[in-house]
Amino acid sequence: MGLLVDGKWVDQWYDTKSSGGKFVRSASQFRNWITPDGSAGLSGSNGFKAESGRYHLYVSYACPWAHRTLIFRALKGLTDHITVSAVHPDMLDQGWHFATDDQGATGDTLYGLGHAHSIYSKADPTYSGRVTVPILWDKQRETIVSNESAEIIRMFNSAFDTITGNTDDYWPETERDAIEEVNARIYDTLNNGVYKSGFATTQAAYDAAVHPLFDTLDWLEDRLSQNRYLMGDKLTEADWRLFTTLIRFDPVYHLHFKCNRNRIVDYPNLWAYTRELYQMPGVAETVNMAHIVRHYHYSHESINPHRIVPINPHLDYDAPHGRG
Ligand SMILES: N[C@@H](CCC(=O)N[C@@H](CS)C(=O)NCC(=O)O)C(=O)O
Repeated sequence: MGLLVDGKWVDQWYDTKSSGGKFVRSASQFRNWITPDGSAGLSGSNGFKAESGRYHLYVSYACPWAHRTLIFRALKGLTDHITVSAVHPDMLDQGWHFATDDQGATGDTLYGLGHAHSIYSKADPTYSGRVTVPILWDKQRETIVSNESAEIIRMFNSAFDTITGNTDDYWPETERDAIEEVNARIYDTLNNGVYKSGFATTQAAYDAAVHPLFDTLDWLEDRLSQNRYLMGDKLTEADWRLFTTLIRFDPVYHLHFKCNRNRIVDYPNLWAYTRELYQMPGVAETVNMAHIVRHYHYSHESINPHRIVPINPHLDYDAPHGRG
């Protein structure tokens, strides 16, 4: 694993020394928005009009951030309008790569490139920073629109509505402040909290991450005992952002990232809620459990130096959820 420096690949693991053993996630750098008419969005420049067939997603099925974008592509009827390439689950010294010798790994179906870092240097030959997925690519301008999943799902939520006729709204205007508040806690302590626990290189950094993580799961269990979804009766982006962490928790985070006070199956409401979301139309097809389990255990040499991929608990995501 590594990063690009002035367009050149440098093999280097996360630097936790300068932050007292803490894992600090860097900010995404491509921040343009697709809009219905191509005008500028909340950040970045204009010129990215919603058009069928123009955009492409590079994803990893293992990655919870990329997973959000696949879910929104499915929920919003965008599968015929936005194409996808999926990387190989193993992220090794050259970062994400496009080998096809694993079921579900498609290769780079646009350019036949070998590595995701080549997509970044194609967009910007002087790019410096991490090479992350998801990448939302514009085939027309041959550049990256966005590499920030939180913003990509908001574009997908509405920019293509006149093309698809799908007006389902997971980011309703009147709920935005309330959604933001819930997202902030879940992002910091849970979506990113599992990484902060798992990648911590001091006991203090681990302790500082893992306790707030379980406080949040306890809080969510209580909230979901009184509400069907996080914001009440209406399913919103907050639920989908939570879902991609919940579905990885028992098979990966519990053991690999040492988040082992409880499992999701130990929480009746969280576990039933995870199954309900999994069973919504189009969602199960976005979950590739083999890539999820393989990626983390095989790729993170500093945590799992022998790259042994453990047997998995059997979890029945199709069991009746009984909610509602
Ligand atoms: N802020 C980004 C984070 C994406 C991200 O960190 N993806 C991980 C995979 S789960 C990645 O590609 N990591 C490679 C690296 O950090 O070098 C987003 O949400 O889109």
